[in-house]
Amino acid sequence: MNNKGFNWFFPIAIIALLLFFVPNFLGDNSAKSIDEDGFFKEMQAGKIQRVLIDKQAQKADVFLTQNAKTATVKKDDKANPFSNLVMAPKADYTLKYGDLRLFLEKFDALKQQNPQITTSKDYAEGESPLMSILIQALIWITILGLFYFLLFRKMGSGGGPGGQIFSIGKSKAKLFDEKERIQVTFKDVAGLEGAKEEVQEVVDFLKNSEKYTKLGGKIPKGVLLVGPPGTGKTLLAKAVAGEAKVPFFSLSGSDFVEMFVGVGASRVRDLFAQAKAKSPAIIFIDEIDAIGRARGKSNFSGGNDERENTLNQLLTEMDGFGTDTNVIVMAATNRADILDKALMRAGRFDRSIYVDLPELHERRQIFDVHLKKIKLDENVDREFLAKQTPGFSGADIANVCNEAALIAARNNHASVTKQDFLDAVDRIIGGLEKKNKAIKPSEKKRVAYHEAGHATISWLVEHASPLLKVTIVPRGRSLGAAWYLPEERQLTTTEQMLDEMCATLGGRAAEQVIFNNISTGALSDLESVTKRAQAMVTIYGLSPNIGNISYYDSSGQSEYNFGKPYSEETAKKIDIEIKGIIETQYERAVQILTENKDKLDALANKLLEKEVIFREDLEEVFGKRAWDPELTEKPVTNTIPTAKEPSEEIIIKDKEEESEIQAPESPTQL
Ligand SMILES: Nc1ncnc2c1ncn2[C@@H]1O[C@H](COP(=O)(O)OP(=O)(O)OP(=O)(O)O)[C@@H](O)[C@H]1O
Ligand SMILES: [Zn+2]
Repeated sequence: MNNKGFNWFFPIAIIALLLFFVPNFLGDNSAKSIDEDGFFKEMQAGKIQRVLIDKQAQKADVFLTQNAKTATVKKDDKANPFSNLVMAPKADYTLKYGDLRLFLEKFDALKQQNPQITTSKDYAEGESPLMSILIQALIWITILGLFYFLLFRKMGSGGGPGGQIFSIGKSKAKLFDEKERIQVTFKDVAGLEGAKEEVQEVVDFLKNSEKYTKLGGKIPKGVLLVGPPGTGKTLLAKAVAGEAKVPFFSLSGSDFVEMFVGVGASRVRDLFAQAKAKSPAIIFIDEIDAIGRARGKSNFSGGNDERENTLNQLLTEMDGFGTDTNVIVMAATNRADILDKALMRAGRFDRSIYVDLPELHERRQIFDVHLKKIKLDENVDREFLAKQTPGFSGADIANVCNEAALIAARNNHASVTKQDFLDAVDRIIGGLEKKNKAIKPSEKKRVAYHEAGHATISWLVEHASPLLKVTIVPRGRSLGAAWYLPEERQLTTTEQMLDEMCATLGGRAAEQVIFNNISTGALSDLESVTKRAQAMVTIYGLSPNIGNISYYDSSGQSEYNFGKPYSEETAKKIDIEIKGIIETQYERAVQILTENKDKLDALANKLLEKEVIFREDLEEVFGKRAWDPELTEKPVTNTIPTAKEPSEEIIIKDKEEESEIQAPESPTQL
């Protein structure tokens, strides 16, 4: 608290000094010059008050009497309101005299008649202009200092708005307390059962801390919520405060970061002081990675000292909590991997709760929460909506509901229909539908067969993920897309990898089978297949010819090695192996599609006709998929995945690239 005055006194003092000195020096230059004749004329007219002779510069500063001055008001005196108040009087004229002795003779003679005129000889040394400027500046600095002191005191006690400059070291946390108590409860948080269970404990601690401390237990100080954006981490933290009915201090990690040295640390101190004063309380720090990034790694510039200080202060504050301080810090991040390990040490954020993307039944519950406010058409089926939105976060679902209501309003519907929701989902997935996009019929046919190829293979091979929806409606940069339900699995077998590669190659294979040539539209298919084949061979050790070897380096050190971890000879073998795996699957896809050409045709035609087909349509063509695991619901897991898995779980597996964009320079844009 006490260092705020310190921070700001000097800048203000310097500004004050500048304010007073600069106009003075400017003012000296702006005096009009006058010659001897003119001067004596004025003197005879009785207009001269004072003359200061500067022998060195061979000039004299001439000051008019007050009367003469008001008669010829100088513009700049008006422009600068300070000039009369604070500055040493400014000369009205600068006199360039010729010979000093002659001038003085004449002057002394005239002075008899004008005894009011004073000259430099009549003044004491201390009253030279420069001294008076200094004295006045000093007085003003003192006044300003006093003013600032009073203001700062008032800020300190009142903390009112309007003084942001003075409260720079104060935390920017938004506080919800008695006046504006958080109303969110666990009921508003759909799904996330496991996470809710874990934070329930925090609620108990806050409500009933004695129960735990009596037995010698320590109350946890920090809870880290980890998960992708929009999954409800903030919501969950708020719900904890709402359930426990305690004040909630909310701020983002980036609020600590400021360009002034020492501000971040000072804000942390202030935040904790405030929270302790209101304890029991919750401090919620969103995006903690902004300050909690691992320290001192690949940081040669030293430019992050400020952030480190802030982090250190945070750690110090958390360590400083006694068992009696009933303040719990909750923090959210979607980058737990980059956090400083010191944050996770015992007594700090020693609890991590994983807040994952919602699964099918959770999405249904989230829809329930957000559909409450919406006037629904009766044909809207929550189950259906939940199935259409794999990979969506809670925030995305909230967005879908809102967007659907807007679309319905635009279409003048009396209530929000199923189609409005489907449009909203599509919009959120891939940007606006491009209804008027010019696609030649021949291109559309190709896209239809390509997508039907994916659908057919993924339906007919045993281990590919179940398919949800196929579309050939172009939107964003994609011409068509197939959605799969990502199977909830921790391990992937060789068969599954091969079947999925086969399905991914199904699009290209269908083009080959039907048109006997292949288009450029399958870049992302190829990319994905190639990556998987590489992973099979070099990471998972799944290819018989290379064997049980993995070149994956979980320590991340390999980034610093420029060479490959295997010999030239092995490299050749790996290349051959990868190519072999891909070619085999491609041949397999071609074969399956040739054998089931009638079904491929039927699907493609359905697509051309309806543009979007669902699982039901596929069942119509192929019959039920006997080995399909029913779209089962898996129990919620809330453990942080132990290791980074190199495999990506692809939810929207296939988005075709626009045929005219063959952009190998930017294949990641899909
Ligand atoms: N489980 C859920 N139940 C109900 N609504 C949810 C859920 N998850 C998210 N939402 C909705 O999404 C919005 C955004 O969620 P929230 O801000 O809590 O996400 P977050 O995980 O903190 O995101 P970020 O990491 O981007 O800060 C919430 O206000 C809420 O409307
Ligand atoms: Zn494809």
